[in-house]
Amino acid sequence: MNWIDQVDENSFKPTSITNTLRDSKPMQASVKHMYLALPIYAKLPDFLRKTNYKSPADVDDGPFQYAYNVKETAFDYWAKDPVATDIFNTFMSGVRAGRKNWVHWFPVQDRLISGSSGRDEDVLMVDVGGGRGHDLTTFIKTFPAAKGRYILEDLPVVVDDVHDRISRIEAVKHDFFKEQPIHDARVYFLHHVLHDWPDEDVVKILSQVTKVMKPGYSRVLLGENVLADVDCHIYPTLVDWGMMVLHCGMTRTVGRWKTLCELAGLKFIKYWPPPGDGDGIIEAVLAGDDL
Ligand SMILES: C[S@@+](CC[C@H](N)C(=O)[O-])C[C@H]1O[C@@H](n2cnc3c(N)ncnc32)[C@H](O)[C@@H]1O
Repeated sequence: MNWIDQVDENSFKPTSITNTLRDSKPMQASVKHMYLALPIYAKLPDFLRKTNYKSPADVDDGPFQYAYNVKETAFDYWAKDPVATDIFNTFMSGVRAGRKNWVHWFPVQDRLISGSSGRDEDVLMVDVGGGRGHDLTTFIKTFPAAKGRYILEDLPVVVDDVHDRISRIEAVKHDFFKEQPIHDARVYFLHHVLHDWPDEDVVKILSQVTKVMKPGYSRVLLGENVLADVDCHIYPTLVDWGMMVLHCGMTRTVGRWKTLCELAGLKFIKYWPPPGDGDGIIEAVLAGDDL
């Protein structure tokens, strides 16, 4: 397994694997997060037998609730426990490590900044369910001259857990099933968010955004691990299992994203694949926009 090196008969030393586990907070959080998921996988065969092998879609009564014997979503369950909240948020800051951040390969200047109002008082980007704001932070550092406001939205427990937010980011406590408070932003961004939910909830969440978008101006960007129609890479399929057991969610194909966008009142523009594996970007505008 290469977890320890034997130096001599009685002494051992850590390897690069154990050193990484010791020194990297996101790596430690990943292991702890996987540990939270293990009991669910253990009981999954039982759950699927009882539910006649249907794809789970009831977020209050899925594999997570069955394994933990609760009636709340994983997010609500973790929200009651500061340690679990910290583990999850740290894990989310680490999942993008080793991959190029989307702002470095998506044509941000061309698709987002160029057509924006260029006014300081207008909102350039809302990061819906943005966690600790790592995407907004990277965006701002990469495009410091872009004008406009940046809004980070998440559940109260997550917003309260953000300790090192840079000053240009305004944090708003918001439940994305409720009315979206920020109107007419240039970009509404949802990264690793919708794969946590079954189709019906995806449409509800997106519809709250659609209602406040400015015609001919606002865009929606979805950062998602997209499943290829054939010969799928192993990574999004593993994420697919993880999302199913934890949240009754899933990873989806481009075709399925197109359908969900349309159901929420959006026009699918394009899927931008990432370089290598990892999450790509789905770009959409309001249905009826001439783009
Ligand atoms: C998988 S994380 C993604 C976080 C961040 N966008 C990222 O890419 O790291 C999903 C986020 O959705 C948030 N969330 C879950 N339910 C929510 C709700 N009802 N309203 C707002 N945010 C919610 C969680 O707190 C979490 O931060």
